Amino acid sequence: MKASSPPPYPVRITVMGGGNFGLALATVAARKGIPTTLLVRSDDIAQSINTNHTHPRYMKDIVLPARIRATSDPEKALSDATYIVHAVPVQYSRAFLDSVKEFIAPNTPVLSGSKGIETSSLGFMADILKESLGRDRPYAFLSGPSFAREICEGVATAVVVASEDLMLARDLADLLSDDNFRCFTSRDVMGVEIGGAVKNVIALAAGMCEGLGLGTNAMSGLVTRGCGEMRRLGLTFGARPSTIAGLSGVGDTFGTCFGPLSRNRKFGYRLGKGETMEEIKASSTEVAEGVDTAIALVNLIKTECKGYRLDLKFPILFGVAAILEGNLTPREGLIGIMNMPFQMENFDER
Ligand SMILES: NC(=O)C1=CN([C@@H]2O[C@H](COP(=O)(O)OP(=O)(O)OC[C@H]3O[C@@H](n4cnc5c(N)ncnc54)[C@H](O)[C@@H]3O)[C@@H](O)[C@H]2O)C=CC1
Ligand SMILES: O=C(CO)COP(=O)(O)O
Repeated sequence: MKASSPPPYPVRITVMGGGNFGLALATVAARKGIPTTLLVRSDDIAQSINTNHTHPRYMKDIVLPARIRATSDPEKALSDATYIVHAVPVQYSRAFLDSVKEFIAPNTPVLSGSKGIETSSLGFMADILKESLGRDRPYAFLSGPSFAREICEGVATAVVVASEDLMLARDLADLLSDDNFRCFTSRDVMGVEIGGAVKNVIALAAGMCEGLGLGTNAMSGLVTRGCGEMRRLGLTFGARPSTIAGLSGVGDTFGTCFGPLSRNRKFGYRLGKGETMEEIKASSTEVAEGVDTAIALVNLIKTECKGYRLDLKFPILFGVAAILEGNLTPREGLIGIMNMPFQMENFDER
């Protein structure tokens, strides 16, 4: 199938989650000529999308493809979907899935675009989905540098679709790719999920670095060392180093740390400038997944990684969590990292 042609067989896609990324993934599907339903949380939002083709709250200036039909009725949205796309923030996912699972047929494949770790269970999206919707269902995970706004504007974007079922990953890549949206495939679900979770925490640190007024040397050092922590964690969990070096790992870290659109980077920038967590949260309407994921990551590392002084193996991840918990200021975090005991640069040992 040519990248831009619609599938030669009948397919219906339902996207769960009418935030920025749900809108973007629905746009990708609709542009391929696929009948696309967006499950949103209220009738007002559905009505706005169906009549004006705009979301009243997210990316208000973007005109969505008319082929997207929105509804707040989960039964209508989910019962006849060929594929379901999940784009609900990680911390809300379990409760959301519990509320809609009765309408999802047993074998319908689910593609997740959410990135992060659940604070209560320390599980990734693969764990949450399997525990909520069943272990035997086919699952896939889309990740990589893919800001929702740029996708909606039709700017060239490359992502990876990972699944234990490589045929499913290939089918989804074929289905969603077009001239401006290119999907690569992978079997390394764990590697892709680790990259998506860790890069948001590195982006918080990158934002702080900028907010503190540091320069290019500091930013480059931070992002490189952050990618090293991602690689070290990936190796512990059996991820492939090439996945960490790929689109969902280093690629998305670059995009999120250096891109002006990142909510995580902006959140970190405001912390670096001296605003409090409460002030930032009170004035944010969008999710910065890295905030909860940073705390979950440190707890996961303490549970799963062996050895003494894990904070010296993962100083950026531990430092960001300590700042978010109010135990350090961003400047104290910086001083702590600059005064760490001398060590080898090599990240290959665990
Ligand atoms: N925005 C982006 O450019 C990208 C986002 N992602 C990921 O996609 C996932 C979704 O993020 P966004 O769409 O950006 O979020 P968003 O901040 O744009 O929207 C928040 C979403 O959460 C829903 N929500 C809020 N409170 C809720 C609750 N209590 N229960 C259930 N749902 C609730 C809202 O209805 C909305 O759909 C995240 O994991 C994010 O990391 C991935 C790639 C790009
Ligand atoms: O994951 C993203 C881009 O790939 C979006 O990052 P932010 O959530 O920081 O905006």
